[in-house]
Amino acid sequence: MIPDLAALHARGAAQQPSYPDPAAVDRAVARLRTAPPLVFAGECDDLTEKIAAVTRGEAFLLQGGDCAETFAGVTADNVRNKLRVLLQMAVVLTYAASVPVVKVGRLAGQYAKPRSSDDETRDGVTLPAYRGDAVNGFEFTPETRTPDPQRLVDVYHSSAATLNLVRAFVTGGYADLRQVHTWNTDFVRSSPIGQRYEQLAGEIERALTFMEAIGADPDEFHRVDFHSSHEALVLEYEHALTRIDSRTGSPYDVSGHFVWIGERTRQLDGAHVELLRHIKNPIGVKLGPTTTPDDALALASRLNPENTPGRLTFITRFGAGRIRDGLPELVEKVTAAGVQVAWVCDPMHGNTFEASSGYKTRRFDDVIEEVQGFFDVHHALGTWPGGIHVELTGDDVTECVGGGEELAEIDLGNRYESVCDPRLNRVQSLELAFLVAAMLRRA
Ligand SMILES: O=C[C@H](O)[C@H](O)COP(=O)(O)O
Ligand SMILES: C=C(OP(=O)(O)O)C(=O)O
Ligand SMILES: [Mn+2]
Repeated sequence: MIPDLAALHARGAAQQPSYPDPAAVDRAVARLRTAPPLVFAGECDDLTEKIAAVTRGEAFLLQGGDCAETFAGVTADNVRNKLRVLLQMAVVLTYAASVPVVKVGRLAGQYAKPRSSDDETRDGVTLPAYRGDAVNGFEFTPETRTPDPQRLVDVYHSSAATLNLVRAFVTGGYADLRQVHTWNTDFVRSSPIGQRYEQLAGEIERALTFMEAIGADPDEFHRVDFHSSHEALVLEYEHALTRIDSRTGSPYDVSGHFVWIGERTRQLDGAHVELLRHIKNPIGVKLGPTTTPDDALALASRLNPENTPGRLTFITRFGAGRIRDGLPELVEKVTAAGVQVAWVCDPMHGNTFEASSGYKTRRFDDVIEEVQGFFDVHHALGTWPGGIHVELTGDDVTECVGGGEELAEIDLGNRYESVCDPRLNRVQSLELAFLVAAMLRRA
């Protein structure tokens, strides 16, 4: 039922590490095959149901987190900060637009990166490109850049630690809606957008007090649903964590609730489509500007032959300059064919450029313009703009330019911490949430 690993590799899988020691790969895979699941099949089914509501136009998906998580980043502060900004964004979207928000983190598994180039040259020295902590280390030395399969086992443990903390936060009181004010801390609170949030939090508090006064159960506000997601990239890892669910006899990839196929690995006959078509999790596919309507239709019929709502999400990432021209035909033809899909906008990956200082960056205005284009196209076609997929962090980093703080290219070096793509910082993320909430109200 599940294709074997060798058969997947025989398809010429794209973007895979070249491991120097096959025996070490076998040992890591064997270890992973015996490891307990990180998520349960029933939780994946719950998320499918929630994304089905997105597909029907009854909910909005907020998916966000680092471009690349790192092992060193698995600290209580870092995980809490990411969760906090996502909770703040979700509250803004839910309250300001009166739409249920499905919350999915790009976390607890987002450790493997596809790259444009196999190697990197610095000062005349060429080494393998950094492919995420799942594969090799960021440090520019031959030892660190050599792919090491033991890192896949480290991904498992880092994901388990992250997910454990996230589960504790979202069920243990931290995410209680009555805490809306306390999420607005430190540098954000004093920013104009933090002040705006403060006002909204005040309104929410009054509404909650009112509901309690009329007899609503305060436990209803105590916990939130939160799900994990990552790009299913390294076949050894995703295959080893694909298990048969004892309740249903169906295979699930238990490395995360939601997994997606990247723009560089979505070949119809490729290994990633082949593996993911066999699992029952809700899944996504990134669609870049070269995607034809026929490509999208073929992917939908291969990945979701029963056309189950919630199973498939198309995450478009066209770029601000191309979305208004490119997206309409895709949405029109997919819709006309009766395909059940949630449409989600990734306004990051089509908008990356290199600043003169050499830093990879993105303009906040391009991010907003792509989301606005996405909303406008869906509005014109009468389809539902189902969500956003963003690279962000809960910290005060300087990786994307623009936004209310008017970060300039000259500021990028102040606090550039991403090991791959530039992320929105916490203030920029909150600004995005308010702007998207306004777009949603109009939608
Ligand atoms: O996160 C996405 C990709 O891994 C990333 O954009 C690739 O970046 P590169 O073009 O620097 O390889
Ligand atoms: C690699 C990524 O995106 P894409 O596949 O869309 O380039 C990503 O989401 O980090
Ligand atoms: Mn990225």
